[in-house]
Amino acid sequence: MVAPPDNDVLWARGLHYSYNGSPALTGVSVGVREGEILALAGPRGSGKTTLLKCLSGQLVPDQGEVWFNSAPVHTLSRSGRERLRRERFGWIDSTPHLVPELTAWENAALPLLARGVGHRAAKTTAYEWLERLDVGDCARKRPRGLLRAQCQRIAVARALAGEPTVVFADDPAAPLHSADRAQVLRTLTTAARSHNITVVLAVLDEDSASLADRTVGLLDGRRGGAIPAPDAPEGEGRAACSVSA
Ligand SMILES: Nc1ncnc2c1ncn2[C@@H]1O[C@H](COP(=O)(O)OP(=O)(O)OP(=O)(O)O)[C@@H](O)[C@H]1O
Repeated sequence: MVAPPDNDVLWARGLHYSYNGSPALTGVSVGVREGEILALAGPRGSGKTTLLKCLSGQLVPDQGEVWFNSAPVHTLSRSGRERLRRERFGWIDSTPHLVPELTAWENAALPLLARGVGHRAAKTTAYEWLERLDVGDCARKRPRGLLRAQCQRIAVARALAGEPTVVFADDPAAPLHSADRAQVLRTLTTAARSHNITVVLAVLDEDSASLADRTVGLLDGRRGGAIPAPDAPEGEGRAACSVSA
């Protein structure tokens, strides 16, 4: 095994993954620097979700290596990978998947409670994140009484509340109208930047990738070449970061 570059918080080399013999990733390599917002852009079926799952330890690649903070993930036991996901990673899906029986703040507090944070502290933090994401007034409501855009903001709050090192976001704005979509993505990236949280964001189109620092294209399970992100306003974008091809 070759150790990854020191300044990459996540680093993957030569990832291959197949579902029952059908290839989804065929030799993808990528590095993500600390605090970077990296977009993975590609059409449906290009392998974005599979790559996010390999990077976050949900799937173990058939071949290749995944490293987090200079430690291998692909050789960890299932419980080691689950602990890593619980303690260091956040996940946002394209649909919110909130627990219907719980209120918004209870949903947002789940990662903290799962980590053993006390009820009162978890509640305070969950409320703070719901406020930051403009859904503070929903804190005591259950998901069935809320709009989809509100639920997705609560899911974003849940992913960020534990201040993870990396948030993986799988097309988090997909089910929303264009105005809500832009707002949810902007809220996610702004909150992540202000807390130095690294984000790996899967998106279908370049527009949704425009808030990222760098965009990597995927096509048919391979790197489809880097897609330059449009110039971000001052203070929003960051310098381009290293990519291992
Ligand atoms: N659970 C699964 N079982 C079998 N094949 C799968 C499974 N999940 C994904 N695939 C296949 O693997 C390939 C990559 O899928 P993946 O979901 O990673 O792509 P994607 O770019 O995230 O697509 P989308 O934007 O539609 O989510 C596709 O051909 C898909 O049909």
